[in-house]
Amino acid sequence: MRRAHTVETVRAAEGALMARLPDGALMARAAATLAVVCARTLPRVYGARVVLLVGSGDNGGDALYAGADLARRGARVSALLAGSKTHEGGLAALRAAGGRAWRPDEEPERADREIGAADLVVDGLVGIGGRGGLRPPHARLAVSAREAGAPVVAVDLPSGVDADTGRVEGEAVRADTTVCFGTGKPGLFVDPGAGHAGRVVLADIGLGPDLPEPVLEAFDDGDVASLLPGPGRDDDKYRRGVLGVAAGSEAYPGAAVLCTGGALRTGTGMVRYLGAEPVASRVLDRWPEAVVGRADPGARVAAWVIGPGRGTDGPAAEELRGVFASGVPVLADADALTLVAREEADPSGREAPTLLTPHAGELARLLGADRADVEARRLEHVGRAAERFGCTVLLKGSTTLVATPGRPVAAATAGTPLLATAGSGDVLAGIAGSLLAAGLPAHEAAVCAAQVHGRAAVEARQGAAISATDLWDGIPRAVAGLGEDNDQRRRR
Ligand SMILES: NC(=O)C1=CN([C@@H]2O[C@H](COP(=O)(O)OP(=O)(O)OC[C@H]3O[C@@H](n4cnc5c(N)ncnc54)[C@H](OP(=O)(O)O)[C@@H]3O)[C@@H](O)[C@H]2O)[C@@H](O)CC1
Ligand SMILES: [K+]
Repeated sequence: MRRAHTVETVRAAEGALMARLPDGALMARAAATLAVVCARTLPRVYGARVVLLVGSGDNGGDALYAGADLARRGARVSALLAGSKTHEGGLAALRAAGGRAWRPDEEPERADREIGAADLVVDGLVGIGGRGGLRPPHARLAVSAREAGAPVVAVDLPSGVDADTGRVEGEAVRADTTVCFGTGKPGLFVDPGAGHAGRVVLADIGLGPDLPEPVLEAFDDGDVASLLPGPGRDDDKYRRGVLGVAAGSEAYPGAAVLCTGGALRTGTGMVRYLGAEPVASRVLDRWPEAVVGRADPGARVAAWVIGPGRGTDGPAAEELRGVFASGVPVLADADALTLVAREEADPSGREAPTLLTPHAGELARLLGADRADVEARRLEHVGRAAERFGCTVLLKGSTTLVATPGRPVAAATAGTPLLATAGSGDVLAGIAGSLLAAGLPAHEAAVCAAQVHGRAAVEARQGAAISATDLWDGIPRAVAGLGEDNDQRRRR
């Protein structure tokens, strides 16, 4: 699992380590790894046209030293010096290696042309010292890099992305690869920043022993594979967990069918669907293995999913209060979240695991915040909701975040725009509910479900557009494929 730390903690760890090392040693380590990644990005280093975008600080210094390395190997390296000053040692090293350097603010069109003709663009405009939206000429360079066809390697983080929050104000570099030093930065795993980072490569520069607990952990397939409960030899349906599903209504019967399917395909022992007769019949028609009955918050189940398509009227509120009063894990989604936001039911006193699964709009309502603020500062808001309700909160989005009081926030890395389709959240609720019923703690159930959900969307139709019912077929394939590494996956 990849860990991420705030700028403040990175600076403290860097200070402690630098005190024990000769001057320039850390930057030399950083630049050496950066040069290796850049070289691998090029079909051939000799003769390749490499453009370095260089800002005022050490981020630009890293780019210059890596550029010098590539120039010594025969690349034609040009540094565009955009900052108010330039890292002197890095610039001298580049020039000594035969690289050129000039100021793009004096000849912006020439800069656009050079970037357009590059085989590789290295973004060293700003790193963890960046503040606010990119200023000119940095902003213009970020746009030309995006419009150029060449791959972009970002140094430490894509310039214009806020390291701590993932916030992007105005223009930002869009990288194919980000080489980040010492530890991940939260903004690489939280949207909108995550969408700018491309593949994240961690360069170990020896910061580890000086770093405290991370603020964020990014889970990938392998991490999730090791957490998922597989069926054991001695399992029976009760041991694998009976999930109570209180979803769907006469107005929205589909939610019941989608959620039940999500749970069954994840491998839940049994789904007990509890709801009105016409809806229960629809569930049985599609899933004859489900057991159905009338709504009953006292039903004997190992965990509950409640809310999708259920309605927000008086009986729905009463049912939610009854389910919250049970001593078993509960996942509350959709209409159940509306009822919580209206203070008609409150999960905060529960002792059993509780998982809320809002999208940004629902989270805004739960916190009385503005939706745009939630979208811009997802990490902060998901953490705030977890504290406010004293439980685990999964914030849906192209990168899904999971917060639990007292733990680092988890990011699931398998998000995909394919999931932006009606009913996809109902299937997610079924997947996560199934994992809760199998005994996973809420935090792990949530992050595993998000990762499986993302993979299922891609597996379902080999990356083509899906509708929510396609996810059912994708889930078992996603679970089976989680243990494979990326190379195996690509070969398939
Ligand atoms: N930590 C580690 O362990 C290691 C760190 N290392 C590296 O150091 C990097 C951090 O270096 P850093 O502190 O010099 O800051 P950095 O981001 O290069 O530049 C900040 C300068 O940019 C400017 N500027 C700011 N905002 C701006 C904006 N919106 N738009 C335009 N310009 C803006 C502003 O300067 P100004 O132009 O205003 O004078 C400011 O002073 C780090 O990311 C990593 O790459 C590795 O070498 C070794 C190990
Ligand atoms: K950068």
